[in-house]
Amino acid sequence: MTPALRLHDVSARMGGRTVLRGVDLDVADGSRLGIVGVNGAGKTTLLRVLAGVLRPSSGTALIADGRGGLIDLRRLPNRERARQLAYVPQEDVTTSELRVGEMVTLGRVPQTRPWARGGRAERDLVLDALDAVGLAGRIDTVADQLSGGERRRAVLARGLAQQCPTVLLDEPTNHLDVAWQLDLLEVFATRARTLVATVHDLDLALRFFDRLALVGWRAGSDRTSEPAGIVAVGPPAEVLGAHHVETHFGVGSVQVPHPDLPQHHLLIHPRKDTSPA
Ligand SMILES: Nc1ncnc2c1ncn2[C@@H]1O[C@H](COP(=O)(O)OP(=O)(O)OP(=O)(O)O)[C@@H](O)[C@H]1O
Repeated sequence: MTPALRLHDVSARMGGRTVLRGVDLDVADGSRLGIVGVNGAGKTTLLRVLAGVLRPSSGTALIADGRGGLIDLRRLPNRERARQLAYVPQEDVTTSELRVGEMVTLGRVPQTRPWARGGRAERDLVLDALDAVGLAGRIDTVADQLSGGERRRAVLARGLAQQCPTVLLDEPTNHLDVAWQLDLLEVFATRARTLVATVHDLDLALRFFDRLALVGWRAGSDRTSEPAGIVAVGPPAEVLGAHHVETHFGVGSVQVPHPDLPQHHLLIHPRKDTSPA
């Protein structure tokens, strides 16, 4: 089956430095892919390449063309790309003076003809997206007056309003309380066909995604040397096996079954060699 997104031998540079090197990745159509790794490993860079926001310095980023083939993301005009995939970055500083409703309406721009906006249907869609993130009552609030978590939810609502089959979220759970962390990921998983998100919460990553891509450094190299890009990709329970977690996150871990629910949780603890005697 044609993947929703594919990276072929992709390298990417940030600030004059190669951050990703030789990355191959298929994001299966209809799947939930989580991207994990320590600070600075290259998760955001990987997501931006997948979203077509950052051009690879070499290699190709491809997206399904809807006819069983793949097309180079660089060949898609921006508006068409924004109809296919929604990308919600980690921080959004551009919309703070807009009202929440106006900010979410920006998500509709790629989906509507020029000068054909502002109708009843559009308002209903915006309200629906705000309702999904618990902010329907704040449609007229200036975005600046929202709390950090509310603002994050409003930015995510803009991504929902874009109504794209593929959604890429950079640390969507940042600033959110525990209930919203779970709820919002479920909202996106229900509404989007294919979901890719970076997350720091490894327990959430273990439970929520179909597959994980672990971004890190090659075994034996230090963090100032060659980047590795994706060092493991597969089922969450494998990618977050104790050996990988210790090697790439520097902590001990164990996966334990929930006493009542059919799911496993990841418990994190200091590495054995650093535990108090
Ligand atoms: N605008 C920039 N200019 C220069 N270097 C950058 C820039 N953005 C990121 N980098 C560097 O690229 C590398 C990868 O950054 P990236 O943001 O992809 O990491 P990350 O895994 O998402 O980190 P975090 O978990 O802290 O968000 C880091 O070493 C970072 O310092």
